[in-house]
Amino acid sequence: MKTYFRLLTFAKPIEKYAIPYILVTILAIFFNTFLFTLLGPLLETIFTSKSSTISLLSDKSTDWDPVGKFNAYVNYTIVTYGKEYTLKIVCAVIVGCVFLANFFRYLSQRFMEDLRVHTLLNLRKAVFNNVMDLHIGYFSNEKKGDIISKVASDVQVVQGTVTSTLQVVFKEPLQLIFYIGVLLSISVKLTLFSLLVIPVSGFIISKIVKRLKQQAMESHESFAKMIGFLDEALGGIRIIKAFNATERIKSKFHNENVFYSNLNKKMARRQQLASPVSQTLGVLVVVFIVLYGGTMILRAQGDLTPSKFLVYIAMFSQVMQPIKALTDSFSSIHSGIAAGVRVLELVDTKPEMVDKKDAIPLKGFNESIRFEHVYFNYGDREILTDLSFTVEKGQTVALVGPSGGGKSTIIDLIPRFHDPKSGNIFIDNHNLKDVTLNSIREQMGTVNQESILFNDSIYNNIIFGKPDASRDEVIMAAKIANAHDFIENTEDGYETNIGDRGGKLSGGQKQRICIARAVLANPPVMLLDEATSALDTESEKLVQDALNKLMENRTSIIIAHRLSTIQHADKILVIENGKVVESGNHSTLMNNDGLYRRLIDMQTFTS
Ligand SMILES: Nc1ncnc2c1ncn2[C@@H]1O[C@H](COP(=O)(O)OP(=O)(O)OP(=O)(O)O)[C@@H](O)[C@H]1O
Repeated sequence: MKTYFRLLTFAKPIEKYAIPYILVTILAIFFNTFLFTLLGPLLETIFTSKSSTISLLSDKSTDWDPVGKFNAYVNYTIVTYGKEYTLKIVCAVIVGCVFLANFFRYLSQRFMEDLRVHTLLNLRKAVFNNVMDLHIGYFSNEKKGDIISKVASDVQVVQGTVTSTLQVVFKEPLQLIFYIGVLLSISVKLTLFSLLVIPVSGFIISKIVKRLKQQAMESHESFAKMIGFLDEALGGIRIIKAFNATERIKSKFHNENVFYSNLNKKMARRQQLASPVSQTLGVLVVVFIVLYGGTMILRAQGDLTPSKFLVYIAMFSQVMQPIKALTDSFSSIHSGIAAGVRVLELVDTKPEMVDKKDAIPLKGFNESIRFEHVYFNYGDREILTDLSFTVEKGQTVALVGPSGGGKSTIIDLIPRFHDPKSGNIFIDNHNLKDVTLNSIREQMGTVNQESILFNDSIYNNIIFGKPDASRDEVIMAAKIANAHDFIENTEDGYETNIGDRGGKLSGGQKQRICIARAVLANPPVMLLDEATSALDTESEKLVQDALNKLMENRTSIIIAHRLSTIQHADKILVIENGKVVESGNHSTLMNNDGLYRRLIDMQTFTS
């Protein structure tokens, strides 16, 4: 229930939709109920033989009783103008009622639809915004498929059940109260007895749907797994095919698919059981009413006339509608609540990296970036140990060392993707934790080892670095990045779509687009994870040249895999097992005859 109300907070301002909804719903229900009570006068008009015997409900005509008033009016018209004329009047009123009941019902559905769409919009926005604000570390721990299915599918399930339950919760009890009011006015005894069906069927149904909640949770998790498989399979389709693993992947997906389908089958069976149970109970009660009421009429006991009795049965058959709607929605709400729990879990995940209350914005970069006794862990594993170094403004500092030593982790700490476990990082003598995240990241540009591009045009991928740049600036950046010529040769030039993750471009082309993006952003600090080793000689030369231009007149921290490219770096830090084991420029390190020299010798030997 808590989850349900929490989900409803996304409907704010709910009163904007709920108040008009309730008003028109009351009107729709009033006309709908009135319609059934008109059956009485209609039957009386047609079937009673003498005008004088007409005695319908006229005695109940008080100021607050429109039905009674109408019946009194019918009696009066029959006596004054005759039956045929009265029949026409009653039929005209029926048509009017049908029209009004449906008109208000239509309006109520419109208001409810607005509320539903509005809630869904807010919920989806809240989930997506929160996901975007989460820290990088969250994404390496959580499965991507799970996040996608929460945003895409679970939110939809919430709409399908939670908001439609809202409609049921507002409308059906109200309708039920109106019907029961009229039923009570016809026969208190019959009504009290027949209404016993509500708690009885409620009890049976609650037993049936008890297990649904857990099954619904399992079902959403299973769906998320399938989305995860799909995402991975699409991303890795080349490798899957190259390793002839298609059948293995198919069967992995199939197993999950079967599990999911079976679970849904079981859930649907349970859900569907609720409706026949309540309907059967309802029919049993109607049979009882026919037996009991019919006997009363046959024996001429009480004041139940045949026409009143028919109205009663017609009305009672309608009582089952709201009861059925209520039981249906209570049996399906579990799925919505389970989906809601998953969605809220994501909304409630707090980003670990947030600005301090009194964080100040960093105004430019003027002096240095300094690591002081920095330690960093992934879980329990220490990755960086007592790391201290300084990068002065304008310097090019290279990080080299064996794979897994912690170079990328060091680079990730600078834009504050992670915080150190202990120790501090300073930028211009401000602790990174004391300045705003946005202002830190404004000072930095990144070119990654794997070129991260979006499925969009080349132009839009470059301008991502500076959304307000002019076309000339974009072209200039592409020229500096040695990308302009190849872009001009593509089918649509700068408007060419580069496919998913830039799949339609070569590795070198992708890198040059990434470099152009960074050039355009023109930040004072550049963080580079060099990946030229994967390129052929010519492409590598173009990329290397573009990188050199990118680093010109800038402070750069570069992870170098090709050691030949960093011989002119101002400082080289050799990182092994999370520690700086050597530092200095190329010639000092060569003279040291340590790890750097060995790495250089190894690369020279290999090449
Ligand atoms: N998200 C993560 N969760 C747990 N461990 C991680 C995570 N990312 C990296 N590691 C571990 O941290 C260590 C350092 O990784 P890092 O990527 O910083 O090394 P690197 O020196 O950049 O390696 P390479 O040169 O191969 O890119 C590795 O042992 C790696 O297994």
